[in-house]
Amino acid sequence: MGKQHHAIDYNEKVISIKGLTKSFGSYHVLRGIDLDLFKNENLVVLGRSGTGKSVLIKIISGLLRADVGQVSVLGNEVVGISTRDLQELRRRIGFSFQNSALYDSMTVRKNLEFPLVRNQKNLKRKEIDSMVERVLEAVGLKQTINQMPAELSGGQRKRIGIARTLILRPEIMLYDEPTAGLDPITSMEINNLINSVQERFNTSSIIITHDLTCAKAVGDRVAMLLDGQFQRQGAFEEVFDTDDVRVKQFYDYNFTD
Ligand SMILES: Nc1ncnc2c1ncn2[C@@H]1O[C@H](COP(=O)(O)OP(=O)(O)OP(=O)(O)O)[C@@H](O)[C@H]1O
Repeated sequence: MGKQHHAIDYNEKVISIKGLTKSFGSYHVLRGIDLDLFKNENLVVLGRSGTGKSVLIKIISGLLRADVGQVSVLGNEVVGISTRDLQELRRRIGFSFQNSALYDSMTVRKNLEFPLVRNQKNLKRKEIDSMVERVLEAVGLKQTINQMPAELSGGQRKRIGIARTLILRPEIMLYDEPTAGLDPITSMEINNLINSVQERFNTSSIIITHDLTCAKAVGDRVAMLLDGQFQRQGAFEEVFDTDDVRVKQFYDYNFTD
């Protein structure tokens, strides 16, 4: 069963990429990428290891520079952006990386407060508390507020990592392999969370994954990166309705023993 689509605004592109190329020496990772992300859309980027998914995310977030091409993010051209504008822009993007990188010596509450107080100096105690409670409630983990990260399961840590990102009210969410290393039930819970974040926080998201169950559950649209380009884009079923062996292999690897 595919996902229910939300109110995606196809008139508003939050990310627009045209003719993007990126090489490392003689290794051409991205070879002319065109990709749009629409307002309130969940876009899944699929691809085998080493195809350049992380490189793409890094270029979008200004951590790596493109060689050629246009990369527009929330109305800013990131190729050639000033450091100051890039910092501003990054504040509007939330990252959920594989190792949620919580601070082990801080409680859940302190972990969530940390980005808030660093970015917004004049918040009152009451405001901080209510923002912490709101994001904890959104990820379904209110009861963990005074726990230490070491006391949480992998899935719970991932949720807290997402909550910590949401507390800054990002317009775009970038999820890097959100279900990696999680069991199928926990993975399903994370997929549901990604969809509920989209609904509650009106975020537009790129989700990088190898996990086709995740792709199907969260993707309004799926784009498959093959040999440095998006060879196939569309609804999950459309992308896999092909005789291209590279695509078929990917599907069979996920769904057959
Ligand atoms: N800073 C860098 N310098 C040199 N080569 C790099 C650099 N960053 C990435 N690469 C190369 O670019 C290719 C794509 O890397 P990338 O991390 O984007 O892959 P990926 O699709 O995210 O894979 P995975 O699913 O394994 O994370 C790899 O071959 C990698 O070695």
